[in-house]
Amino acid sequence: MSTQPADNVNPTDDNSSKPDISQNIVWHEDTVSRERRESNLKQRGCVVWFTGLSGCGKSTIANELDRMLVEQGAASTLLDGDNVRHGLCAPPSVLATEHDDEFAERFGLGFSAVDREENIRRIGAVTGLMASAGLVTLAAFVSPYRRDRDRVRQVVEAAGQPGDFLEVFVDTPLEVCQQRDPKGLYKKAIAGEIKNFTGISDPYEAPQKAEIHLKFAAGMTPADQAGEILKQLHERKILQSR
Ligand SMILES: Nc1ncnc2c1ncn2[C@@H]1O[C@H](COP(=O)(O)OS(=O)(=O)O)[C@@H](OP(=O)(O)O)[C@H]1O
Ligand SMILES: Nc1ncnc2c1ncn2[C@@H]1O[C@H](COP(=O)(O)OP(=O)(O)O)[C@@H](O)[C@H]1O
Repeated sequence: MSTQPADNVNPTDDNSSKPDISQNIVWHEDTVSRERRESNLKQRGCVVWFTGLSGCGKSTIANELDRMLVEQGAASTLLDGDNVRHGLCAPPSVLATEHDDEFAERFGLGFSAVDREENIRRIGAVTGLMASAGLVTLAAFVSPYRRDRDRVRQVVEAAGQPGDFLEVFVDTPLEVCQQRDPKGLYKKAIAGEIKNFTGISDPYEAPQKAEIHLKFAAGMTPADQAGEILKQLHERKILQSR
C-alpha cells in the first residue's frame, strides 16, 4: 500500500487522514435513457410512498395496488418495511451472523431516530433507482419523520421530475391500529417490551402535503383504497392506457 498522501490531501490539514473521496467519484451517464425505457413500458417511473403507523394498512393496500398494476400489464415493484429490514437494512443481530461485531454495530439498523433516518435514506436511494428504471415503485414504510420523507421526495424528483414522488398517508387512527395489532407489537410496546415504538413511545409526524390522503372510514376495503391510488396514477398520466 502506498504511503504517499493522495493528490487532493493537504498533509498539514487536520483532516489529512480523511481524503475527500467524493472528488474521485464521477457521474457516468447511462447509454439507455430513462425516457426510452419509459416509452417501452408505456408508463412513467415513479415512487408511491406509503406512510403511517404500524398496522394502519400500508402493506395490505400496497400489495393490493401491486396486484392491480400487474393485472393491467404495468411494470411495478414493492418494497416493504419488514422485508427490507431482513436484508438491505437488517439489524445488528442479523448482520452479526455473517460479519464481525464492529461491522454489525456500524451498519445494522434499529429504530432510533438516526437509524430510521438511515433506513429511509437507503430505501429512498433504491426507490430513486427503480423509478429511474421506469418502474412504478411502491414503498411501504412507517417513515415517521417528515424530514426523512421530504429528502426522499427531493432525491426522486431530482433524478426525474416534479410529480414523480406521490406520498400516500394511510391515516388510520392509533386506536384502530392498536385494535388490529396484526403482529402483537402494540401489546408488547405497551408492556414495555419494545422500545421506541411509533405511536406509543416514539413520535409520528403526519404528512402536511400528501398527494393522496387515505382517511380511515368503516367499511372501506383495502381494494377500495388501492383503487383510489390507481385512479390517481391514471389521472396524473403516470400510466398510459394500453
Ligand atoms: N419500534 C418500532 N417502531 C415501529 N415499527 C417497529 C418497531 N419495532 C419493530 N417494528 C416493525 O418494523 C416495521 C417498521 O419498519 P420500517 O422500516 O417501516 O420503520 S421506519 O420507516 O424506519 O420507521 C413495522 O412494520 P409495519 O407494522 O408493517 O409498519 C413493525 O412490524
Ligand atoms: N381498509 C383496510 N385497509 C388496510 N388494512 C385493513 C383494512 N381493514 C382491515 N385491515 C387489516 O389491518 C391490518 C393492516 O396490517 P398491515 O397491512 O400489515 O399494516 P402496516 O403495513 O401498515 O403495518 C391487516 O390485518 C388488514 O387485513
